[in-house]
Amino acid sequence: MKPLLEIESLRAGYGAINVLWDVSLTVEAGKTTVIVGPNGAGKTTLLRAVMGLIPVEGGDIRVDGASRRGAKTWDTVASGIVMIPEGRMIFPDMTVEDNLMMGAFPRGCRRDWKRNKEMVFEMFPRLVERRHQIAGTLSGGEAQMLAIGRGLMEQPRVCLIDEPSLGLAPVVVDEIFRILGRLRDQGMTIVLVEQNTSRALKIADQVYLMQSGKVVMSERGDRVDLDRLHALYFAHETAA
Ligand SMILES: Nc1ncnc2c1ncn2[C@@H]1O[C@H](COP(=O)(O)OP(=O)(O)OP(=O)(O)O)[C@@H](O)[C@H]1O
Repeated sequence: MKPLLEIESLRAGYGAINVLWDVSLTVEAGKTTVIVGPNGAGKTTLLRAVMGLIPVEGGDIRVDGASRRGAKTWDTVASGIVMIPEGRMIFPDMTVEDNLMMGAFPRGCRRDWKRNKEMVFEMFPRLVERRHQIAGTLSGGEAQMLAIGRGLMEQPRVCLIDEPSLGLAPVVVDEIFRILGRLRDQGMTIVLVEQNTSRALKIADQVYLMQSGKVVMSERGDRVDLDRLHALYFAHETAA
């Protein structure tokens, strides 16, 4: 069976600035793939390229074995790939419920929106109490829950989640990772970019370490040698 998502020899960046050099990785259906690496390694850029938010200059992105290189973001979302971006990017002037409704549009999930909303509310009871609250007034943790919930409204096949624990208090980080673990147990395919390496490794089926726009380590989650990971992680800073 073909992997759900394959990235092969990907090259991408921002205009004249190339960031990703020959990046290859594989995302298996129902698994959690964790991408770690120091600041500026190109993790977010990789997710953006997969979503069609920046052009691909070389290599390929395949879903179920079929190339999606050059696909527009809207079509990528419609194919079942969603990104829950760093910084949440919720609509601050809309209510919690309206933010969720926006999530149901791109994949044409409007018909199922009530059912999906109840599923999100069941997962995040805190959002129920705040359903009519303006999203811009939510706490950081609640905003992250809303961002994840909005992504789930698409009934995605793959969730790309960028730095969900960024700037959150430890108790809220616990809650976010509990939810990610639950999604994983339910069979969701997750690609998680996370600075909190120790937490992310606990839910990882496969781990990729990126460094300066390249994959420098790939290992099964239960076989990661932490000393080697840390040595490679900090190699760049040490050399600098
Ligand atoms: N819009 C942009 N225009 C030009 N360069 C950019 C842009 N966005 C990011 N970059 C550069 O691309 C490189 C990779 O950035 P990226 O955000 O992908 O790294 P990252 O691994 O996600 O880092 P972090 O963990 O800090 O979020 C960095 O050198 C960054 O300055």
